[in-house]
Amino acid sequence: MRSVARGRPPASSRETLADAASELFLEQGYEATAVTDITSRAGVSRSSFFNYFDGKAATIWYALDEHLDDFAHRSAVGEASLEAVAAALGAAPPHTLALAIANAEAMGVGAELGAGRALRQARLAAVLADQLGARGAHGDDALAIETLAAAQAAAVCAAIWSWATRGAGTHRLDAEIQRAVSLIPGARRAAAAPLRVAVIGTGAIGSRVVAELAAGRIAGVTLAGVVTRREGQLAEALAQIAASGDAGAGGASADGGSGCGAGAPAITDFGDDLARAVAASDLVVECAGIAAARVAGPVVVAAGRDFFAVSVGALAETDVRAALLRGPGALLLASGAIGGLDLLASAARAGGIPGGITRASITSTKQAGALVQPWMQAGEAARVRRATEAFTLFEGGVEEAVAQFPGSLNVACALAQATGLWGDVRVRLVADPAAERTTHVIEADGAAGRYRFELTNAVAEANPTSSAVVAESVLRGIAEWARPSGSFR
Ligand SMILES: NC(=O)C1=CN([C@@H]2O[C@H](COP(=O)(O)OP(=O)(O)OC[C@H]3O[C@@H](n4cnc5c(N)ncnc54)[C@H](OP(=O)(O)O)[C@@H]3O)[C@@H](O)[C@H]2O)C=CC1
Ligand SMILES: O=C([O-])CC(=O)C(=O)O
Repeated sequence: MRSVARGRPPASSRETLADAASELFLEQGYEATAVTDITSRAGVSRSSFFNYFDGKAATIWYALDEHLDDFAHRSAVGEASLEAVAAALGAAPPHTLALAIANAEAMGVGAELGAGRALRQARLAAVLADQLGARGAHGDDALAIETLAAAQAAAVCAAIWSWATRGAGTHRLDAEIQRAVSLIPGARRAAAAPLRVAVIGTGAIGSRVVAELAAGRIAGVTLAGVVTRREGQLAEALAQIAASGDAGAGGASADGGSGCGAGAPAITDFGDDLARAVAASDLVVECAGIAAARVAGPVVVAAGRDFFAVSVGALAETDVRAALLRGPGALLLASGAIGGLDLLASAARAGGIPGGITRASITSTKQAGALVQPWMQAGEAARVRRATEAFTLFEGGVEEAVAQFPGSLNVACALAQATGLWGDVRVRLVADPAAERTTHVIEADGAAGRYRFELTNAVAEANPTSSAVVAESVLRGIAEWARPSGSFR
C-alpha cells in the first residue's frame, strides 16, 4: 500500500503531481486518465512520478496511506493511540482523497474509492486490534478485540467520508473522527480508556467537582478541562480550592501555567470555547446554571458527546427538553439535592402500572436571605432579607418556579422529569430566616403507591442556595458513568 519511495525528490513535486491528477480526473474522468497525462500536465518525468506513486490510484490515497504507515509503525513500538492518529489526520488532512470523495461521480472514481476504503479500513482495524490486544484489557477475547477494532476503523473511515462530503475546508477532520468514535456504544469502556470530563462552571458545585477530578480521585476519569465565561474564573476557583485545603487540585494551575507546586497538574481553561471542550471530552458536566445548560446541553448531545446536567431546570422549556433528549449523545441528570427519584420514576413508568403516579408536589424551605433574586423590587427583596418568620415566597408550577428561582428549584424539575408530570407538579418555596439547612418535602401518589420523602441538607459553604450534597451527587454520577458498578437504577 505504501506509495512513496525512499530518497524521493522534494515533496512539492509530489503534491504538484497529485493536484494535476485530481484536475485531470475531474476534466476527463479517472478511467480515461493515464499516468503520462498526469506527468505532462505536471511537467514532471514518468520516472519521477514512480518515485512517488505506484500508479494513478496512489495520487488519491497517498496522504492517508502515509498516516496509516506512520500509525502502524508507532503502534508497533507502543507509541500510538487512536487519538494521536485523529490529531495527525487533523493536522495534515488527505486533500486529494477529500476532493475525490466530494467529486466521486464527476471523476468516475466510485469503484476505486469503494475498494480502496475497504482495504484501508481493514488495515487500520488490524493495527487497532494489535493495540487492543497489547493493552490487555480483553485478555484473549479475540471476538471482543476484533469487533471493537473493526468498529473503530469503520468510524475513522466514515468520519473521513463525512468530513470530505460536508466540505473539507469547513470543519476539522480530527473533530469528525473523535465524534464518530464516540458514537460507538460502549467503545470507551470496552477499550478501558479513561472517561474525559469537561466541567462548565466553577462555583460552589463546579469547583468541588474540578478539585476531585484534578486530584485524580475518581477512578477511570480524567479532567479534560474547564469551560469558563470570564477571564480569571478558573484561577479564582483554584485559589479557593487551595484555601479550602482541598488537597490534590490545590496545587493545580490554569492553562498549563507554572503551577503552585512541584508536579502540580495544569488544568486546561477552554474559556467559552465549548466546541473545543466538546472535542476534547467524552462527558461534559454542567455546574453553571440553567441558562448555561440550555445553551450548552443541546450543542453537546448533538455533537455525540454525553451531557450531565446539574441544572435540571433547563428541561422545563419543552423545546430545550426535546433537544437535550434528541441525542445522539446521552443526557444524564444529577439527582442533586433530593432522592427517591429512582422509585418515583419506576412507579410512574410509561407502560407500567396504569395511573402509577398522578399527583406530585415539593415544598422547599431555604434560608430566606439566599432567596433574594435580581428581578425582585427593592421592597420585596427587603421583605425576604428582613423576614423574622418563615413565609411562602412562591407557589405554582415548575416552569414558573425555575423562571423565578433558577438557582433554587431545580429539584422541582427533577421531580417533574421523574414522574413525567411536567404540567402538574405543585411547587412551594418557603423562605425561613431561621433555616440553617435546606429542607425538601416531596409527596407523590397514584395507583403505584403513596410516597413522602423529607430531606434536610447542609448547605454548601460557598453558596447557601445549594445543598452541599449536590456536588457529591455529580461526582457519584461521573464515577458511575465511567465504571458502572452496583449502582441503583
Ligand atoms: N439539581 C439540583 O438539585 C441542584 C442544581 N443546582 C444548579 O447548579 C447550579 C450551580 O450551582 P452553584 O455551583 O451552587 O452556583 P454558583 O453560583 O456558586 O456557581 C455557578 C458558576 O457557574 C459559572 N457560570 C455561569 N454561567 C456560565 C457559563 N455560561 N459558562 C461558564 N461558567 C458559567 C459562574 O461564573 P461566575 O463566577 O462568573 O458567576 C460560577 O462559577 C445552580 O445554578 C443550579 O442551577 C444547584 C443546586 C441543586
Ligand atoms: O440545593 C438545593 O437544595 C436545591 C437547589 O438549589 C435547586 O434545586 O436548585
